[in-house]
Amino acid sequence: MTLPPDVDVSRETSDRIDTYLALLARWNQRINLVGPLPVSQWRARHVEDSWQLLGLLPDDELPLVDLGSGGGLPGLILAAAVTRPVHLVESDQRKSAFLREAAREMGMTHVTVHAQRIEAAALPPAGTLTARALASLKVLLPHAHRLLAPGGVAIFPKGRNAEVELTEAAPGWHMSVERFGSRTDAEATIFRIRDIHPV
Ligand SMILES: C[S@@+](CC[C@H](N)C(=O)[O-])C[C@H]1O[C@@H](n2cnc3c(N)ncnc32)[C@H](O)[C@@H]1O
Repeated sequence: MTLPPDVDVSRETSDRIDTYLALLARWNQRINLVGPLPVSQWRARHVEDSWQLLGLLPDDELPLVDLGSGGGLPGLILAAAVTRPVHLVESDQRKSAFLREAAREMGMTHVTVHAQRIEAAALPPAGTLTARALASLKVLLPHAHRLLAPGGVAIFPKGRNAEVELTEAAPGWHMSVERFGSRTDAEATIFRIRDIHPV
């Protein structure tokens, strides 16, 4: 399926993204937050990659939980455009410190950072669960089953092995899967999954 068109960006959101990128450039000199891409490509490859998920979010105000947020992708970027509570889970203490400072500098009081392992974090039932470059679907599905509120959706961007991952993870689970092409990576697939239950 084709992703819904990008939503319009408010001035406030655009300012928040600029603040994020400036902070990222500072912090990334000390800790590796977003990998080896040149700074000039961050907006196109990292921000846009996260931003395109906005159109897949349910139209509600239930919490969005982002697992393994790292440098804030996609959690902080999505938080810049929504008012629902956003919970970022990141076990690396230095990355969590960055996420806290970035949320503060971006003026986002609706963001909570959990500097913990996913398994240990006290999280509210999620209307939306996201995870990018964290783990295989086999690992993510049990988290999604445990963390999603009834009717909630899991949004997992995946690389070129997306279908293989899905085939390996599917036995033992009932779920409803939608697939979307990525606008930033021709080989990637974005899964939106709901109704995840053990069979
Ligand atoms: C490869 S990075 C991806 C970061 C970000 N989502 C992105 O797309 O750039 C995975 C992140 O998940 C964190 N992580 C891995 N296992 C975790 C766990 N069990 N609980 C919380 N964070 C975890 C790591 O510290 C790391 O920052």
